[in-house]
Amino acid sequence: MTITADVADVAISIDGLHVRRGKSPVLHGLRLSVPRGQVVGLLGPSGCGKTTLMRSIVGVQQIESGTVTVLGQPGGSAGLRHRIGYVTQAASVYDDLTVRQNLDYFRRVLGAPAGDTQRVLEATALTPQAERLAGDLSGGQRSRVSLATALLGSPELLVLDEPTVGLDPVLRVELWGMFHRLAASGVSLLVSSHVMDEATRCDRLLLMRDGEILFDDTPAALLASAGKSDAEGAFLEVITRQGPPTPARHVLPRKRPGHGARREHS
Ligand SMILES: Nc1ncnc2c1ncn2[C@@H]1O[C@H](COP(=O)(O)OP(=O)(O)OP(=O)(O)O)[C@@H](O)[C@H]1O
Repeated sequence: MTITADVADVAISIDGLHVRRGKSPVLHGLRLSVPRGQVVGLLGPSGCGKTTLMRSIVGVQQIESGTVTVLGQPGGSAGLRHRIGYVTQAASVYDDLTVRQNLDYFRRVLGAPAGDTQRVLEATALTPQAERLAGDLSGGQRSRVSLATALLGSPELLVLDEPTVGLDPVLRVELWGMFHRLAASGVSLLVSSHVMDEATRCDRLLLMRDGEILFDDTPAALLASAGKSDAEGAFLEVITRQGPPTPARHVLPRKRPGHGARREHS
């Protein structure tokens, strides 16, 4: 495969990524690749480093060392700002504005076309709530407003941190359907979850534990390699085979001054 083809096919490429949060090493020389136009699940137990990895990808996390390449550019580049949609775990909406006003506000900030507000309202099934104050919505509805803001401007890459937490099963299924429609239109999605049954909804899986990627392949390959019929059992099997974390991964990497310094919003 040529380098040009690599850049065209790969949404995120990470090599040797070391990150500390506070005084603790969190990511330990992580390496991964996320293909374009697919829904890639990032799954792992609470505290394993999923959010830290996502923050490194969108460029709001100071990294110790390693390279992060996103849509062919160094992670955190100014040129990536309008090409990535990032949804954090905490819904980022103004409670004293209606859903439509929230979306219109963020649409103007982004310079996205006027029709975008209605487009994302429909994509997230929020049209019935469009004139309601965001502060009066349920947790799941507020999360969807946050997701809708991330869809404004039609970003090429969506990084979604646990977007289905707090949603009822019907809504979760609808959202996964939307993720796949977006992927079919060429958008790349990285979606984190610690709900293992969501693993089988992804085109590809990254299983993470203790700051390392344990598995990177399709859900079918995970079940086959672990010899299990369910994703949770397969994940536990992968962890068992891996054994306990090695002491070496807790040794701080040597800092390389000036390499990949980014803003830290801890
Ligand atoms: N601001 C911070 N300062 C210091 N340590 C932090 C900070 N934020 C997170 N950590 C630590 O970094 C590690 C990874 O946290 P992270 O939020 O990336 O995990 P996660 O897999 O996303 O967890 P969850 O599924 O619960 O959201 C944890 O041990 C956490 O305690």
